[in-house]
Amino acid sequence: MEILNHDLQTYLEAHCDPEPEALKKINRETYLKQLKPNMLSGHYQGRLLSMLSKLVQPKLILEIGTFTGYATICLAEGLAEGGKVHTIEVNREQEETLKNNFELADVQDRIQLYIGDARDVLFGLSENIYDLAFIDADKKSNLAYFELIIDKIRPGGLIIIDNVLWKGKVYGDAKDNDTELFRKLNDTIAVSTQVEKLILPVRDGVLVIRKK
Ligand SMILES: C[S@@+](CC[C@H](N)C(=O)[O-])C[C@H]1O[C@@H](n2cnc3c(N)ncnc32)[C@H](O)[C@@H]1O
Repeated sequence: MEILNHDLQTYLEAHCDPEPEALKKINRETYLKQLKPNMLSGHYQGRLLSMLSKLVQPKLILEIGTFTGYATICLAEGLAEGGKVHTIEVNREQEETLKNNFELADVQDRIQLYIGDARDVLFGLSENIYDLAFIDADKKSNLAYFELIIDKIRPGGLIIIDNVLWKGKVYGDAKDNDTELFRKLNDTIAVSTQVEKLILPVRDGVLVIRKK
């Protein structure tokens, strides 16, 4: 999935760090075995997530929407010593794949997988304070997830939300429900005084939010 033109995307991938071997394998296997493989963050966006995580050096990361664990592993690269990623996936069928992928990348001790609907799981995690969160699950709930977790992010911590340019539809004249939901999300966050924000035109649009 590319929001940028293909030649630019290829150039960017050739001029960032290479995809680590385990992630390259997970990327390939995801495209071979999963129904919607382009849900995976992929090489360039994965390096962005890794870079942001390394800059924050989080002790605790929250991810909503694990899929095959690609972004989870990228985010785990920046964890502080002894840090953990809490990641939530509703689809129980991914559990075995995720176990294998986390072992392949040797991050199994740094990742706590929760299987269940994010709203239910988040309720049980409400005591935690996170340094970084990545929202990448059911797109209609993005704003609800943001509102649920903003008080659980430490000042200076990041929330990253994927797909916010929605294939470029948010700035066109599309009127469908999903596009309107993304417009509402982006408009709400744009005027929030609680956070600093920047949409990066990476892939389908990555919104980086820093809590003041
Ligand atoms: C876009 S994929 C995640 C991709 C992954 N973050 C990555 O970048 O490689 C979205 C995932 O969210 C999961 N999901 C959808 N609705 C959910 C919910 N309510 N709670 C938890 N997970 C959900 C889907 O099953 C799917 O695996």
